[in-house]
Amino acid sequence: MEGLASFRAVASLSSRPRKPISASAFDARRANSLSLPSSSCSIVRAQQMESKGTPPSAVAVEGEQEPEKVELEIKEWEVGMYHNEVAASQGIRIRRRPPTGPPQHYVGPFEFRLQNEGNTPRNILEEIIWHKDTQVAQLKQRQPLYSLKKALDNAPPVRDFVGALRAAHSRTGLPGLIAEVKKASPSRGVLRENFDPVEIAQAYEKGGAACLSVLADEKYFQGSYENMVAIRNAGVKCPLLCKEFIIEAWQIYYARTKGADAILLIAAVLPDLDIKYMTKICKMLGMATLVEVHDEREMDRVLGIEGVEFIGINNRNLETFKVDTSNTKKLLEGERGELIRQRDIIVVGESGLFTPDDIAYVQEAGVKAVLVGESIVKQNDPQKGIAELFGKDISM
Ligand SMILES: O=C(O)c1ccccc1NCC(=O)[C@H](O)[C@H](O)COP(=O)(O)O
Repeated sequence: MEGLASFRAVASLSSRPRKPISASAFDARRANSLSLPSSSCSIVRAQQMESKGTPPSAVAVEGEQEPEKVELEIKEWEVGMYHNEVAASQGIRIRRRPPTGPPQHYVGPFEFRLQNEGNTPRNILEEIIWHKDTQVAQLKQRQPLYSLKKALDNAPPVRDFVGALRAAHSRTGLPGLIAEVKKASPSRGVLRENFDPVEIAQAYEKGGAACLSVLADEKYFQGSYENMVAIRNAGVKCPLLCKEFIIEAWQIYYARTKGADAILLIAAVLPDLDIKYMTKICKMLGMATLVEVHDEREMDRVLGIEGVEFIGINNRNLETFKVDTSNTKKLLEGERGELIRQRDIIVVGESGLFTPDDIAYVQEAGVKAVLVGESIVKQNDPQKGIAELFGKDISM
């Protein structure tokens, strides 16, 4: 309990009296953000404290701010720090956004802000996650979880995402295609100027795509939830993956209300317990969860998480953008591949697939599905683009 004790000590530095924050309030808050029973949050917290036990050395104390606000900021900062500690212990390098920038370090009579000690994202993925954090906090204020849950009743029915991929694979003998409706990306800029998401989705469906992936992020990918709604409303039958950077369970409910059949969880961003409980929430909602990994460590973590049945191997390193299709092969070799086959886990080869040889290469490595964006979205006729990618018409 060293962390909490230190928090109380630090809180007492404030010029005005403030109420101590109880452990149960702390747990309830975390539970609310994840929609978990507060007992699971106690596990998180216990894990977090156990993993390091080092409290923040000092915290900002802004004399002029409302004590409640300062208290909340300190608490949020602490939650973020614990999250980062657990994440780091699992090899996750992507940190959560500090709510008010880095802590000011108290050094006797002086306070100073240490530059580059946590207040600047270290890579594009971290930047996206920090932006998402702010965006989700705002969206949640507008539409809290209880009202989202009510909206679920009006959501269109869930379709079987993994079933559609399996069916396509047995029908064609080739990996089932998840075709990505993607206007732009941080690594490649704008991929298609003349971008009509519904037209593209319809062309993909005609071309034999089993499922679609629809970018929801606006800032970095020029996507939107409206695109997903429009595609469903236009009568496209392919199940939809909401391609979003999920950091909170709230986003899963939101995606479902917009017609998503599946969501993506990125192992480079989310600790194991988050993946486990978010997977449970998806199951409860009837949705599929594609858990994305990039290296052996992430694959081993994910294979150890109960309930994971659908794994994506991204050939693009999301921190450096380097694309290497041999990543798929590497992660499916030996015991890992054996375990995946035994458990009948569907693996998706993601990113950097441009030719029939690329498709054959990842299929040989063991994938039963592929996720493709750039190479088909850039074609004037994306339907034809699919036939060129596979070296044959896969719509029959
Ligand atoms: O594509 C990016 O630049 C990117 C940057 C940061 C995070 C995620 C990013 N892409 C998401 C994807 O993994 C791809 O959209 C998807 O696998 C399709 O890849 P591609 O066929 O190479 O367009």
